[in-house]
Amino acid sequence: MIELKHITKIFHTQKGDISACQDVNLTIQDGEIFGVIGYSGAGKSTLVRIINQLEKQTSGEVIIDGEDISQLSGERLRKKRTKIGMIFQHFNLLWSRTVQKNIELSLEIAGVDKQTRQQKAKQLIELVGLTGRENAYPSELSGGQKQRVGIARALANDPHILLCDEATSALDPDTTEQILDLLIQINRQLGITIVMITHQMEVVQKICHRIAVMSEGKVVEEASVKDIFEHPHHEITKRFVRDLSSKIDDGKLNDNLKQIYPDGILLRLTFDEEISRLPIVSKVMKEIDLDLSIVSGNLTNTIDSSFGVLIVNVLGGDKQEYENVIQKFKDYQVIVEVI
Ligand SMILES: Nc1ncnc2c1ncn2[C@@H]1O[C@H](COP(=O)(O)OP(=O)(O)OP(=O)(O)O)[C@@H](O)[C@H]1O
Repeated sequence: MIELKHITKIFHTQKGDISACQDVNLTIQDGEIFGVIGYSGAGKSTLVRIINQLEKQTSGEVIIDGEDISQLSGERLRKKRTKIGMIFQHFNLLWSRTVQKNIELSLEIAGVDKQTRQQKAKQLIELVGLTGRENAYPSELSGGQKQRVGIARALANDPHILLCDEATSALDPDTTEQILDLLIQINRQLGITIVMITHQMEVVQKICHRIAVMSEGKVVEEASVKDIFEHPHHEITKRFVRDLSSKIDDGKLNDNLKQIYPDGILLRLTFDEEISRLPIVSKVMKEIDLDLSIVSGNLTNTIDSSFGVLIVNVLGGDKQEYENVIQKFKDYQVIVEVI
């Protein structure tokens, strides 16, 4: 378990003090894939670097498996760090070393003998899907393959925790999907806790169990991915959710929708997986004799659930009838928003 308690980080610069993290409190459970999302400058990278003590916090505690690692130094800190792997946006590979040799590097540093190193590297190459590319140099690999090397290298010392700092930000959407699938496989197969730092909502939606949203050094919201999507509270979180649900939820587009559908009311219905299988729309419309047209809809899959958003235009009623429609949807546990 990773416990961050009252973490504050102040950078003292010539232009003044920068508060990169302000009283951050987070608990990340073993085996969890935990996302930290925020826009540029929110303090995500600083926070993740504090977890493995690449960066020292100004105050607060970093407790990993019950031990305050900010109190450790020298050999004890180095040993603890070997159990925390890290991957980076730009891979940080050694260009003069082959795939195999890049993966073996941390084992070499740890003084592991040649045969064990080669055996371990072989297993990891297989795990990340690079069999056959052992002797290639980083310059001969695609971005996705480079990140696979980065992942294999990060796993060489059998870490309990894998920190991913914008690990897919330099990759195209298809490659991002493949790397995220690999991280899910690693989490399930090896039981490794994964902390994902990202500014991409599609990343946390696909892979994370829970997320924290950061803004200006603070955690402004923390919840399961499903809750974040269904009930975003903070304005920043709403922006992230809107960005992903993209066009149909965009404020301007909502205004456009009202122009396109000037009559009746426009409703945004959010429903979870179970409800999506029930014929709720037809039931509600049978109970109330009004017309309904579907404007748009989508279903979003998270790692452990799904939820849907449907925008409908209800027509031909008066104020009271529209209120009845809204109430009936709510009675079926649908979240209703009038656009
Ligand atoms: N070594 C440093 N010295 C001075 N200021 C720093 C340093 N590292 C980060 N900062 C500042 O701390 C704040 C948080 O930066 P951080 O890199 O943690 O944010 P981020 O959310 O990861 O953003 P990005 O994705 O752009 O890196 C920013 O204002 C940044 O300029």
